[in-house]
Amino acid sequence: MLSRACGVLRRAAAPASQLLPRRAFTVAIDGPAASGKSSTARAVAHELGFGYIDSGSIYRCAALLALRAGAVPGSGERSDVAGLVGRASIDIRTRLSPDHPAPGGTDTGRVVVPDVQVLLDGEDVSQAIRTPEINRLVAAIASDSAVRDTVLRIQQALAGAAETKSGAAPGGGSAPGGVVMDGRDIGTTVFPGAELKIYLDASAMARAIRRWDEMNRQMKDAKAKAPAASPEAGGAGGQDGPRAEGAAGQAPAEYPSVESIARELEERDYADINRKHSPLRIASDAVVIDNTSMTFERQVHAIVDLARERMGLPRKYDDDDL
Ligand SMILES: Nc1ncnc2c1ncn2[C@@H]1O[C@H](COP(=O)(O)OP(=O)(O)O)[C@@H](O)[C@H]1O
Ligand SMILES: Nc1ccn([C@H]2C[C@H](O)[C@@H](COP(=O)(O)OP(=O)(O)O)O2)c(=O)n1
Repeated sequence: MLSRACGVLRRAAAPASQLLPRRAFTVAIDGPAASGKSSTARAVAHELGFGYIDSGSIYRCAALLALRAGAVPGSGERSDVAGLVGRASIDIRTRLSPDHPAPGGTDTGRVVVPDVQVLLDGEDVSQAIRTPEINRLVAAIASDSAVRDTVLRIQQALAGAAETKSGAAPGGGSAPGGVVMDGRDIGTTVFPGAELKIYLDASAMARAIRRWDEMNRQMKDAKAKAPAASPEAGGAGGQDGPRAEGAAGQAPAEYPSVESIARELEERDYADINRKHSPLRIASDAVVIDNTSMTFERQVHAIVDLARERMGLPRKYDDDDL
């Protein structure tokens, strides 16, 4: 059941240029770290039957490549991270579990958040790009203009492929497809003509608590899955521990406090907002959703309905007073 929410939603009219017919529909979701972009974008894409691209994971792959090459900023190593990313093959795949309904939405309003797998040169790096080390490094890597230019090309290529796939009609032919992409500059730089732009926000403390909860849950899951302690099992457990500190095979370092997570998020936000090249900004035509006190379901339903309206389809979740 949906609870009444008291989040803030500001509407902006779609500019005339965005109402021109286009084959595919683009939803851009931007916002600060842990504001709910990726989980919301995955659920919205699933409901609309669109492709999904997590652009942050491309920057995270860039950070992982830099780390592995010893080319981190300040290391003295002359780094060509843009070259490393440009030569790499990056793929982002959405995975449904057997109990998930097929993409395209259901009548129940059930929100489905598919898993996402990130492949870097064929290697599944979904966990490796979410360690505290990468969290600390990624904003600096993302501030490099050459890296951003290279990632822009990757984003556009992945979006083109996802749109085509989502628009493939059963039995051949094509239907208007679409893509949902989340990040920091999707509505301002990557797809300035996106048909729907959302800026998701929440208070720093709400975001830190959510990320802490998430880490706690993942740590518990990893522990539950890990076989009884043995020297061999220790390695697998350590690697499985999502966002666990330390090299593979070592026990995760001390669990971070909410305060330390809040500090890390604020430092990253500061770097993302203040960098020279395509900083985190609210696009002038974005719909701003502050979800500090909003349920996850409501924010997904609100965005799905905004997208449906702009596609000329009837709203689906009129039970909300948005
Ligand atoms: N409105 C909400 N209320 C509570 N938790 C939320 C809400 N929106 C997202 N979350 C949770 O917050 C956490 C961070 O979301 P995520 O999608 O990873 O953020 P981002 O991609 O912006 O870093 C996830 O555990 C997600 O389920
Ligand atoms: N479009 C984007 C996406 C991410 N970035 C950068 C800035 C972020 O600090 C990092 C990681 O992004 P990501 O969305 O994975 O981060 P969070 O999940 O919000 O913690 O990448 C960017 O500069 N532009």
